[in-house]
Amino acid sequence: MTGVQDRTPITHGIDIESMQRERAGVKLEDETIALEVDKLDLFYGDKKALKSVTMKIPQKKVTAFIGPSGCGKSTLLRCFNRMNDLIDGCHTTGEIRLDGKNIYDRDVDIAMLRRRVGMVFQKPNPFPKSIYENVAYGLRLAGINKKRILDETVEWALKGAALWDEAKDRLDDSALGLSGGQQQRLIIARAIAIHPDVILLDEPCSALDPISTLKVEELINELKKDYTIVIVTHNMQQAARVSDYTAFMYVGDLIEYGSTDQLFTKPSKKQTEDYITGRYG
Ligand SMILES: Nc1ncnc2c1ncn2[C@@H]1O[C@H](COP(=O)(O)OP(=O)(O)OP(=O)(O)O)[C@@H](O)[C@H]1O
Repeated sequence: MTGVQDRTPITHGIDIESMQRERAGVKLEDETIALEVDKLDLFYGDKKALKSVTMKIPQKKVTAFIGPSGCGKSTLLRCFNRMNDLIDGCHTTGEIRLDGKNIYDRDVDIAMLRRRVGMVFQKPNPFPKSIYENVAYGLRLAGINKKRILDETVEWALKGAALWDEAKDRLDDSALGLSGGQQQRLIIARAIAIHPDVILLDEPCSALDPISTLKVEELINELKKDYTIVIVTHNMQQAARVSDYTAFMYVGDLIEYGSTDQLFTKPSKKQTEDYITGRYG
């Protein structure tokens, strides 16, 4: 049993001091809100995987979802661009509002929603096309075929994804020839090329080596200047390094949600404390 007195220091190798200096005093109440989740339940058939989740995702900040395997992190992430709609027998109740509009309303254009809310998966999934065509893909889909616009956007997106220097001399080469870390940055370039508002990252570094992971983390830090980022990660150090806000989930419940500094240093729930100190999970 752990009490407040015998609490193990929660460090996990995280440089808490510099983390706190950088993000001192962030407060959800002061943020502009990008996405508002309101009493969201999600069922896979009869099984309830999300239980009345209510939370606000701040604009142009990084929000991380952590929690043990199967707690519903990816399920919740996938709700933000209705990827779960593709799963048979899956249904939701409650609302998710993007700029005040419930994305589950009948009149929502899902293709448009997915342009505004882009997604990057665990395993990089480039198309078997050139680097250039991978980035230009979403633009072409949107009917943009002017070479000058495509060239400019591809360059801009690759720069934004910190891949331009490595890719500029091989734009016509197959994207499949890039390393895993480069491929993941290419996928991020593909996502930002269509100017989304929100980028969802589902374990974006789990297939990457430590150096590529660091590059993607640095990139996330840059991207939050322009985009709202939501990231699912198993790695608590990563959540502590890259996120401003952290949500801890457990078996479909949102247990605790607040500033990353507060959650990792002074969790208010014992369940959160047990998880971040490695007592279960
Ligand atoms: N397509 C599906 N059909 C049925 N059940 C599913 C489906 N996807 C997920 N689940 C169930 O929903 C629950 C939440 O799963 P989810 O993948 O969201 O958890 P997670 O926290 O992201 O887990 P992990 O960290 O292992 O990826 C689990 O019990 C899982 O088995």
